[in-house]
Amino acid sequence: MEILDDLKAILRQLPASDETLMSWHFPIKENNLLAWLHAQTEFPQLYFSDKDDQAETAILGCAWQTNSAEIPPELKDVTLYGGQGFDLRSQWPEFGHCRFILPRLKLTRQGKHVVLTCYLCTLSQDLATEISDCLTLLEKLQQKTPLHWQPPGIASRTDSPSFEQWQQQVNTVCSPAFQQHTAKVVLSRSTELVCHHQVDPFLLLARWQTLNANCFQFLFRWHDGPAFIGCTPERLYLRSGARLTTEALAGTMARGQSSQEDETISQDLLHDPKIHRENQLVLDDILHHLKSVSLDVGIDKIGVLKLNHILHLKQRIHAYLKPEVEDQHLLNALHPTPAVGGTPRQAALDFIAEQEPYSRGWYAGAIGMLSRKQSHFAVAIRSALVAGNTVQLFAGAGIVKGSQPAEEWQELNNKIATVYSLLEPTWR
Ligand SMILES: C=C(O[C@H]1C=CC=C(C(=O)O)[C@@H]1O)C(=O)O
Ligand SMILES: [Mg+2]
Repeated sequence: MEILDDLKAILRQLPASDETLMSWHFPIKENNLLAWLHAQTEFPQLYFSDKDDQAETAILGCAWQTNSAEIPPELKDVTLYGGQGFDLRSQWPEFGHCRFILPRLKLTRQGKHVVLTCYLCTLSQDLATEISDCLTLLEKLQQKTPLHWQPPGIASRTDSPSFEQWQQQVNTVCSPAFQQHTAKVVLSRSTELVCHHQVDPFLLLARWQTLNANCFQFLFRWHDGPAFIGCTPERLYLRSGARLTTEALAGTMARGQSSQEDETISQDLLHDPKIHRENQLVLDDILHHLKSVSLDVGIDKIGVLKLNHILHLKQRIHAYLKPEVEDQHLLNALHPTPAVGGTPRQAALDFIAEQEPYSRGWYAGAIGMLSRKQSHFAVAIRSALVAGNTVQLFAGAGIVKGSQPAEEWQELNNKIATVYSLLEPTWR
């Protein structure tokens, strides 16, 4: 690419400077950001695609990193990318609890326009080292190859918790004694699938995103190890200046065989008291937490979100934030919502930490991007950790008074159905 030669020439001739941050932007012709990232051999590798394919970002390498959702004053105009896990008690060591990076190289697509951006940042190391690291990365860039998915087939499946353990957990949460203090806990399951062949997380995500185009699609590969991928329907929040949009997304039914059947099921979803409660508890908790950070809050009419295999209840919430509120405050206030944690929050998180037999890590974490002007976070559900032949799928279900263990177990299966069907094509 001629542009890369231009960029290398700029870097080699760069005069000494006191600037903390330098960046160069080049419009480029690249029609497949995921395939471009897939070809690369350096790390970290991050990918985000907005709902409905409006915008995409592929990130390679890191110019600076931090373990909080705060932008230092020296970097005031940048966008940082990353996220934080579900909570402090349940971590994946390779991911850390919270990690945001300023990319070294970033490809962004808005509609048909793709821009390559390169950053140098002297907050952690001097300019000469930054230039040398950047040139090394540019030398190692690879040409992309087409993405071809072959279903690897599933050799074995291990659910954690087992159905028997799940039954016990659900029954405990639904018991009158527990309900007296904790109205909702979102219990979850890890399903470990060992496949017949190696699973390429990029190829899997590329297929998965075609089936759930109205979701946020993401990939995190911090180093040459497991990749965390997903197609999540849930927005944590979108902030544009002081305007915030968030949502209560909770309550699920499997889709029907026809649009007519979907319509009937949507009506059932809207009128089922247990499902309504599942959603209402999320709404109430978000409204409660927004109070301390907002000047004004409003809600839209409740509706139904249609995904590939399932339907959800969804209620959008708008807020106008107090002037001093920053993203770290918002994350602390909102995350984890009772769509993935429970309510009251601390009691639900304590129960999850005690009872769940695996580490949630970044499953149900807050992932996305932040800048002074705008920030956008999704909740990392409908997600998978991919390493070698193994795919670990995550799914949770909101347990409230009246939840039935077998129905909720089936709901977990419905939530992993889309990605499962890609791994095992004969699965029904
Ligand atoms: C926790 C998950 O889903 C949440 C989001 C939407 C609907 C949910 C439900 O109906 O239980 C869950 O609260 C998950 O998919 O892992
Ligand atoms: Mg549910």
